[in-house]
Amino acid sequence: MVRPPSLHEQQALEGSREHPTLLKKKKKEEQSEISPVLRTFIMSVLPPVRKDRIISQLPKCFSKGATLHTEDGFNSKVKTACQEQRTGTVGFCKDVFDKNYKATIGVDFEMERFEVLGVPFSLQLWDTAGQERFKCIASTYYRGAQAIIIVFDLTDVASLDHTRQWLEDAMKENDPNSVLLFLVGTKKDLISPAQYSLNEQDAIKVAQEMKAEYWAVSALSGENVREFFFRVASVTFEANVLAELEKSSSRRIGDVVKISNNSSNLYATSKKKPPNCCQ
Ligand SMILES: Nc1nc2c(ncn2[C@@H]2O[C@H](COP(=O)(O)OP(=O)(O)OP(=O)(O)O)[C@@H](O)[C@H]2O)c(=O)[nH]1
Repeated sequence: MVRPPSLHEQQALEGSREHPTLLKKKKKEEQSEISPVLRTFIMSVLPPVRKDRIISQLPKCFSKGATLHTEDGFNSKVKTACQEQRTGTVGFCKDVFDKNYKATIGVDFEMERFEVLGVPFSLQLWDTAGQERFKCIASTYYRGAQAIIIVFDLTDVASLDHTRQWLEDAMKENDPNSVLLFLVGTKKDLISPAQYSLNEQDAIKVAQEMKAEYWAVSALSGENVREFFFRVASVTFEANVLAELEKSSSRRIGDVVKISNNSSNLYATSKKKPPNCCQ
């Protein structure tokens, strides 16, 4: 919950309009659309992000053959926007989640808080049931997703084939140009390196068709799990900030300004839809 600023805080803000340095600061704040009072307040009510959830460099992809981002670092526009606190609504959560969802409708929910380039960023993870009988329920949770993670079993070839169907279901609810896709093979601990190499070729092919980033992990040993979620947080964060920058540029100039992401995306580049929920 967020309270409105007090009279004293409002007066402090009003007074800042006179001074040129503060004017510049105010301009920055207008661009980010969140007042400093509100920003400070939100920062003070949220617990600090855990030290091991701080991301200052773009984590590496798993395979250069199927990645969403081929550059070594974050987009320079995003880095500058973070330094200048011009990330708009990215980094602020309205705390609208109703924890009761979890038990009643069979969809699991987790929230992981990160700090990316100094900006708080929360990933809301909705784990939908894979079974056919829950398909209807699951599909309602795909809507408006900013990233979709499709998980298959590395020891079961049929489950890789099935990912196409899951993707099709998820895409009925989303604009393909505004969703970041990840294809993840799990149970890496149960497969021999030789068999894994064979299966990986097929998985990378499917990931390329889907325009997804490919990862192989083990939930049992924890191999690549942390790296994967850090990558999801970072790539999603970057897309969100770029969308915010695009939104504010088009508003200021009065026209839509496309932010090119150069060659950082292996797949066809497209205009990202601005985020429609809290981050
Ligand atoms: N050895 C091993 N077992 C795993 C791994 N990942 C999942 N499992 C096991 O596989 C089974 C199914 O895992 P879940 O994570 O529940 O699979 P799911 O696809 O989410 O299942 P639904 O929730 O029914 O959709 C469980 O018994 C897990 O313990 C892994 O990386 N290694």
